[in-house]
Amino acid sequence: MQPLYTVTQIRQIETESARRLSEGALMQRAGQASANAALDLLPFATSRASVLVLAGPGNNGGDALEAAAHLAHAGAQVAVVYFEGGSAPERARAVERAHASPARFVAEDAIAGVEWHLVIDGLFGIGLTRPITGPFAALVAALNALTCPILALDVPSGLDADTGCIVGPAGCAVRATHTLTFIGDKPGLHTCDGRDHAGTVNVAHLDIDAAHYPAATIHLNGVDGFAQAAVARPQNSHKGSYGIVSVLGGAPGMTGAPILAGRAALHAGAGRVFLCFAGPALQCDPGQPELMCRAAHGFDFATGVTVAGPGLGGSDEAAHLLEQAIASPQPLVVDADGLNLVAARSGLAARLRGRKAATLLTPHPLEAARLLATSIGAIQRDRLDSARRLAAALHAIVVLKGTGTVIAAPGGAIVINPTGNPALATAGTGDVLAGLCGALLAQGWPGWEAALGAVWLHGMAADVLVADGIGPVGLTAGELVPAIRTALNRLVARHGRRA
Ligand SMILES: NC(=O)C1=CN([C@@H]2O[C@H](COP(=O)(O)OP(=O)(O)OC[C@H]3O[C@@H](n4cnc5c(N)ncnc54)[C@H](O)[C@@H]3O)[C@@H](O)[C@H]2O)[C@@H](O)CC1
Ligand SMILES: Nc1ncnc2c1ncn2[C@@H]1O[C@H](COP(=O)(O)OP(=O)(O)O)[C@@H](O)[C@H]1O
Ligand SMILES: [K+]
Repeated sequence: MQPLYTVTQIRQIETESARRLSEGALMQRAGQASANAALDLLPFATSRASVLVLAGPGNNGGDALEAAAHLAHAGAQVAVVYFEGGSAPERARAVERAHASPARFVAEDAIAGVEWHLVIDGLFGIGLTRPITGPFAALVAALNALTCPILALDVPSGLDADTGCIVGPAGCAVRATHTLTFIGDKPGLHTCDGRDHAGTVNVAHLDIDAAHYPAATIHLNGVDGFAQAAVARPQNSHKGSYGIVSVLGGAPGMTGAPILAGRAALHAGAGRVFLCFAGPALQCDPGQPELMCRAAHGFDFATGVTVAGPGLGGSDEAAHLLEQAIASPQPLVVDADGLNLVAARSGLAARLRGRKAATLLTPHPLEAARLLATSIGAIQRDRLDSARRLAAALHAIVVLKGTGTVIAAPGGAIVINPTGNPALATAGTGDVLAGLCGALLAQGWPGWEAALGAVWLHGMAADVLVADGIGPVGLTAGELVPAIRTALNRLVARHGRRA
């Protein structure tokens, strides 16, 4: 999995490696890499391309000036909007090089009325310390109104590279189509506002020796993080080989949620799936008669994996049933109303913390806010920290949903998921995810791999459907289910080890 580094870590890597390099080497490498990335984005002969370069007051501006000089020497029509600022010697040399090149230095008002083929955003990088306001904000608004590609250097200006939030209050950020990020990839490019502002992310390592990189605790989710848990099915196997998933939910009037979770569990390979209704039990699901419908009252949750919460409601009876599911020595997924019950009743949280088997919690930001007794805004201001705190507090693997889903382990490991898209912003997709988690656990996947695999497959299924025109508008949660089955079968065919 691709490592992600915090700003503090990047600064340390930069300091350590710079000690062993000639002064300014990193900025020159960053500038060269930026110019190469820019050339790749130009639509036709370099000499006919109009490139606008914004060079801010810090070293991010230095990178942009280096790039401007390279592009101008390569023959592009380069205009630089330049801001006086920092006195770093390498930046001063970048200013000289840009002045000595054919690039033109222009005033901000020269941006209007030109058909730019590419904009390079070197206004601010990881040194942004306060919200972008005033004339800089007007400039960001002007850039965001352009239709040409925008290449952000290191970080889209205005975005917090650690959290993925626009630095606020009342700040703004460049909406880039591409980001070339330096030294290492950064979490904020992949979650919260990050995906909308960074566009396609590439990393320029600037030839820094691997020895200068610390062990990463944050990664981008990828197949290598969980594929080792996939097992090819032996011929000599039967339904008992693939586990049981019991979905606990379905308070009166809320039968759809457990049905979606159960159908997902079935299509993701669970050997047997029970729907356990807290309210009046359905006789069967006529659309999916393979699901076995039971009353939750009196059901033995110790026989398999439980997915507790879809449409469970908040009654005392629901809490009692959840307590029984938590007491099971088998793996457990808690979602939706299950999480709301844990937030509302401290006794349930204490029991959850005491569990020995794998426990996965799948909150969306509001459910996470309830669990941490805070607001959605506070959760979203630092999604990584919120997920990490929840995992530590409840001794469970936490899947904090939403764009750039954050998966956190109680030990502190964090993974951000890159698959998925806004087609998933529709009712019931969370129930499908919970069922998928349950199915992987029932087939013997360890908790951490099950969480990573489920979130990745769920997002990938949505990405494939959107590529086929089924979404982003109007995808239904039920349509995800067969697409997840296909994605999982491809994964098993490619990576499944022999049992
Ligand atoms: N120092 C080095 O050797 C290297 C630096 N690199 C580049 O340097 C960047 C970091 O450089 P800096 O630390 O100089 O920081 P930045 O260039 O990101 O920005 C800092 C400057 O912006 C000003 N500033 C911050 N917030 C502002 C706001 N809201 N409104 C107006 N001004 C504001 C600060 O006073 C300072 O002058 C990285 O993102 C990367 O692009 C890379 O080239 C790698 C090598
Ligand atoms: N804009 C988005 N981009 C990517 N994934 C999204 C987006 N919106 C929602 N999702 C995903 O869709 C699912 C929604 O889950 P949830 O909010 O619990 O829905 P429900 O309760 O209706 O089932 C989560 O997996 C979430 O990460
Ligand atoms: K930038």
